[in-house]
Amino acid sequence: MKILVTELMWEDGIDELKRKGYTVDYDMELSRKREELLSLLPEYDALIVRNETKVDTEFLEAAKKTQVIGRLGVGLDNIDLQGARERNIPVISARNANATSVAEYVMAAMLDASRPLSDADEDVRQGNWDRKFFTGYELNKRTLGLVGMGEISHRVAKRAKAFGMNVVGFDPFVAPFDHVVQETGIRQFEKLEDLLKASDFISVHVPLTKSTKHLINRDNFPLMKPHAYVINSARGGIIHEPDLVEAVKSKQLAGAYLDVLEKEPVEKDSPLAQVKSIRLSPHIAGLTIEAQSRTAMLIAEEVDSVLNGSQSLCRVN
Ligand SMILES: NC(=O)c1ccc[n+]([C@@H]2O[C@H](COP(=O)([O-])OP(=O)(O)OC[C@H]3O[C@@H](n4cnc5c(N)ncnc54)[C@H](O)[C@@H]3O)[C@@H](O)[C@H]2O)c1
Ligand SMILES: O=C(O)[C@H](O)CS(=O)(=O)O
Repeated sequence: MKILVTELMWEDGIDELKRKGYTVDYDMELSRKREELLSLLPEYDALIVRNETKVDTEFLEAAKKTQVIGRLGVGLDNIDLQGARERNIPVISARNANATSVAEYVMAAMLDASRPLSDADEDVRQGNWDRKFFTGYELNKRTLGLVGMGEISHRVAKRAKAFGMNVVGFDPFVAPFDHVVQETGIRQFEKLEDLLKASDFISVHVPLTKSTKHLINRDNFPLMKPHAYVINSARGGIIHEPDLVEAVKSKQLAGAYLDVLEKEPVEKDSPLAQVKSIRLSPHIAGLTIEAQSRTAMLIAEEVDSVLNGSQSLCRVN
């Protein structure tokens, strides 16, 4: 049977599929060559994608032989789940495989804000020795607000607590007896506004859906503390970017760490890139060698289970 991989997949997952006897065609740039991709789809029994491949009606129509779609990650906003279900194509996600890595990225962002070592290094190399300017602050006793209280927030909360932070959360779909609340002692707010007012750092961990699109916008930046930072490692489009730029410029908050953008890669003359305290990274929060290996192996095993007729544990539709 034939499997097509359209984006970055760690080698061990590909090797595992080959070891099981599949023919694997791998082109990590294929998601950017739409016409070629569409023409190839009818040949394949399984398709493995990441976040850039648009799995829409046109894609699903072309995938005539496809029995399963593997998603090398968690966010599903690029996939028409219902369309796949209607065509009886299970979609498999790598749930939790990169959650620890994203949690560590959030800690890195907060530490970068409180102890800006790279900036200090740059300054020292320019011949300066400004100890007062680079005086940091402690994360201990600061408040971290988590928007969304799912698997990533769970891991962020545990790490932030170990730093002595107060952790608060907002998630209308999580009950007080949920394991995330029970295991971490997150104080849960009923209103997003209350979380924004209370937090020194606000970290976003919700999926991109109709209800979360532009959830953070010009109406709620004024509620934030002037020294607060917003961290978005979830999806571009959850924070309204032009509003964020205005809010940072007018000092309604101190800055932001954005790992994900509404349009990726960042546009050359994007206003986001003009503001120094908006720190950008190229969608790497979940990209560590451990997470990529786990993700690839999980998807390889799950895609194989569907193709060989056994039960899949990670089906999302
Ligand atoms: N940057 C990266 O590399 C990277 C890596 C992994 C995941 N992600 C993104 O992070 C997102 C979250 O991942 P997760 O594993 O924590 O997902 P999850 O499903 O475990 O948690 C998401 C939480 O958001 C909550 N939620 C949904 N709508 C909400 C709303 N309107 N207000 C408040 N809460 C709401 C849900 O109830 C759920 O508890 C993913 O959907 C993905 O887009 C990014
Ligand atoms: O949704 C995810 O898991 C992340 O955003 C990483 S990736 O899979 O989209 O690259």
